[in-house]
Amino acid sequence: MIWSDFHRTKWNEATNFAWKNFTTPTVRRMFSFLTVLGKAALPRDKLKELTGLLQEMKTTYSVAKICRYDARLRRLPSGDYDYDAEFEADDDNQIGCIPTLPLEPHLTQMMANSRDPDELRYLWRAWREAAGKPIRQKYLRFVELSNEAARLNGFSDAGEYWRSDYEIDGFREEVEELWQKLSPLYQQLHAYVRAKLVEKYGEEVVPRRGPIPAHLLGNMWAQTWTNVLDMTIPYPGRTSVDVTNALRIQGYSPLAMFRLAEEFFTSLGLEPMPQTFWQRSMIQKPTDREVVCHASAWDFCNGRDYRIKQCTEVTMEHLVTTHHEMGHIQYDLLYRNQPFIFRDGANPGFHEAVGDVLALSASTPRHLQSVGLLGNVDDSYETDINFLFAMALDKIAFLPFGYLMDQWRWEVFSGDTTSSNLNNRWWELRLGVQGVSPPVPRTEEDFDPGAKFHVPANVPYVRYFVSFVVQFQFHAELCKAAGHEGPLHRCDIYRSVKAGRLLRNVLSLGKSRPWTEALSVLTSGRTNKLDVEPILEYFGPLRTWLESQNRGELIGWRENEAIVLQVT
Ligand SMILES: CC(=O)N[C@@H](CC(=O)O)C(=O)NC[C@H](CC1(C(=O)N[C@@H](Cc2ccc(O)cc2)C(=O)O)CCCC1)C(=O)O
Ligand SMILES: [Zn+2]
Repeated sequence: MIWSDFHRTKWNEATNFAWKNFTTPTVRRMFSFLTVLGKAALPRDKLKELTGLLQEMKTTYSVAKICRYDARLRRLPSGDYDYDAEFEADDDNQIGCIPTLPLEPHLTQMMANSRDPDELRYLWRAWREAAGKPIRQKYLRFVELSNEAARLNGFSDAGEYWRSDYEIDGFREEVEELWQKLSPLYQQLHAYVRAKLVEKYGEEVVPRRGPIPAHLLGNMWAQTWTNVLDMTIPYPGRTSVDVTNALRIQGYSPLAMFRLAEEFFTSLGLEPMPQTFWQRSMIQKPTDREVVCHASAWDFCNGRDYRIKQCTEVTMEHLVTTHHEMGHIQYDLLYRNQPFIFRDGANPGFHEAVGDVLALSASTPRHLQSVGLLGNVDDSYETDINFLFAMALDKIAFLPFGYLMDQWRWEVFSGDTTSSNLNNRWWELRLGVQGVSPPVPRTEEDFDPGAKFHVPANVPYVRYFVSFVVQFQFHAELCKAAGHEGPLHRCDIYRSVKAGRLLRNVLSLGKSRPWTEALSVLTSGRTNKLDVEPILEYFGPLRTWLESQNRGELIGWRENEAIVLQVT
């Protein structure tokens, strides 16, 4: 009896009840979840095809490798590189190669550290050739089956099924409205970073009034820009919060990073990681076998077994990620006594926010100094701006990407985007929303969204956009509970048992109540909606600074300066 038969039997039983008329809200809520069967509603052969496609796409992504960059790449008469030479691995041009470089940690580090636009452009393109392009057809079939499953569950398409996790009508419009309020701040950051990249690479590489070429932002998808801090930091030479060197000099191991993160949680009176966590987690990339290195946190649903799988490197970015993953485990632990069906985040964005909320405190110069990772910290204006700028390269830069990933997928699921404009629509959004452009022309032979983990892995993404907004609402309320006074961006809730108690009260609810009620608990009834005020308050001083620095710059971008999108 395979799993879906068991599910189907239970589903039939559950749907037989006139549960909508039940008077007990909690029982009605349980049945509303139990009666959504998901993909198991498909006929057996289609379910098999769907899970097979998913596994094939995930495998393609996780084993994809590219060749080392070869500066001998032939140049075309135009002076451009003959990239096709790289992909004709025949021996007479000696450029052919054996693909040996995987995404983690090799390409991630090369995209972060290389300052050679030609090498970056090669890495950017080669990764999409190896990871995205090969799954284009599979993804289209996967979408068809996903929509069929969604319709069997009473939804119009898979996008509506995904959005139902947020339990409010008009969630799509709510997200759009939040982005409209945040976009001006993003455009200020975009204009400043672009000007700095023009200084570094020149106007023939970076158009002064156009979109930023996506390969120059220190990240394979240009989703966070922390790796270009060295070229863009407002006050060089003043305190910088990138403590990667200190971590290494002090001999931090991945385990020590995990212990440091755990200690922040327990300082708030929250749960320590269970014994099995330390015995069974994989916190370093193994040397003896291939693993999926994309970090993840696992709840084995028995109240005892919780694990993180992460290929931890000793860097500041990974210290933040460690807090992020441990935030998932903390949430899993806090709702472990809920009925099984309620052991989930109040909404997926809440689950993504927990670890990041603590990292907002743990990343402050004051906190880093208190744990010995930062030397003398002055309270100068310049240090404040440097800190806020570094945080903005992570949090503000990410917002348009967090927003457009599922805008694109919702449109694919609803049929607004089809195979005729699949890649083109992606670049319309990347250009229009994020102001980034492809470093080489793209066509409908390519499938660039497929080169981002969450698309082949079919993991929804708007949760991260929601998290980046709501984590500042959490931060503001916890800082209030901790008795913090002064600017929000200087708050560190470390060791505040009051803040910990408030967080525990909100997270222990799991999914037993709608997330709007959880927000009411968080804010003592002040609001039950997503609100951009806290994030705008946090970055207020930086916004003023950026607006003064950007005087004379074009804010925004002229799309005709992007590489002309080629449609085959
Ligand atoms: C069994 C299971 O799947 N469990 C879930 C958790 C759960 O549902 O309980 C899980 O482990 N998901 C993995 C995923 C990993 C990461 C990720 O994918 N991040 C996004 C977006 C982002 C970017 C910047 C940032 O600061 C925070 C997030 C990206 O990298 O694009 C990679 C490192 C960070 C988080 C995660 O932890 O969310
Ligand atoms: Zn997460």
